[in-house]
Amino acid sequence: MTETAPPPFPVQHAGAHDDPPTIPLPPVPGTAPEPGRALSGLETRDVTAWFGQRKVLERVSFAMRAGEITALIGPSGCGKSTYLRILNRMHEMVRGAALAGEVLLEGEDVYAPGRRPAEVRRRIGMVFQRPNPFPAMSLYDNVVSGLKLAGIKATREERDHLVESSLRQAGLWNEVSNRLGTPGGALSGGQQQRLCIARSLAVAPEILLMDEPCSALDPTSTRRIEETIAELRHRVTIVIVTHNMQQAQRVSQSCAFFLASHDTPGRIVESGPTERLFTDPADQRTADYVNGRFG
Ligand SMILES: Nc1ncnc2c1ncn2[C@@H]1O[C@H](COP(=O)(O)OP(=O)(O)OP(=O)(O)O)[C@@H](O)[C@H]1O
Repeated sequence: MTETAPPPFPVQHAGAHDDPPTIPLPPVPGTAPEPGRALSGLETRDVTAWFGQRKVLERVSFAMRAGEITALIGPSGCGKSTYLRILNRMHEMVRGAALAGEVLLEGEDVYAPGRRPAEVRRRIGMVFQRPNPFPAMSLYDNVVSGLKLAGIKATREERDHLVESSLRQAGLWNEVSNRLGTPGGALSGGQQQRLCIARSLAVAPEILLMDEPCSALDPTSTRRIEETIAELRHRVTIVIVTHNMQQAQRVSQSCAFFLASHDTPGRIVESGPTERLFTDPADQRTADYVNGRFG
């Protein structure tokens, strides 16, 4: 526990925001950006985070480059998930959570006064550790479910197109195209996770955050998700938290190593191209971690 008190401007918890029912529409209810379209980058400046009085991250400044897959690695409890959730304003959904610093999406602070969390979360989507499709809802409705939440109106034809393109991008179309009416809960774990990816892609996010997306999956499903992630790189900027060092090496171009101790909040010890971090780390702690000597 650190002694510095949180700022007098804690992030408001969920419910404090009175979001209007709709947000501005993206240009066309379509899919994630087509290859060749400019991709967005994300940057944090001096991000410090608290849960109550406890500071869990300190002055994290880091840029996640457009069109890259960035892996966040580090031992359990060092603040990777908290950092990820700060990026799309999910941290503030925890009562007592507080935050200082800036998160810049294409240079604009997502925490600027007047910016709506729902709009930020549409542009910065998230896939969680455990696949969480709506189990009783059809595959089709699962994919389009985010549209309603985001206030995006689409015709039936547009929705049909969206469902197919999102499922194709998530690498699931060939397996489910002839049974779109079956419930989400009827799929295997790996398929459910790809359904969740398709659901996230349907609202055309610029950034996709993934919090250990394979940790609940078997090796074959993990491979399949990794292939999907690699294919998505040209359409959406991806930030992935993983405990799996091989996975970080296989999928990411850039990497950040987080570390905390019982009396020190989480910080980035070292970041850079993934290959360099794994083969020629500058910091001994990075070398120890990536070689499995702790964590
Ligand atoms: N909702 C919460 N309330 C209070 N403390 C929390 C909460 N969520 C996380 N923490 C604390 O914040 C610190 C960072 O947690 P976080 O989950 O971000 O770490 P992590 O690196 O993602 O860990 P793991 O790899 O185990 O998922 C930990 O000490 C954790 O106990």
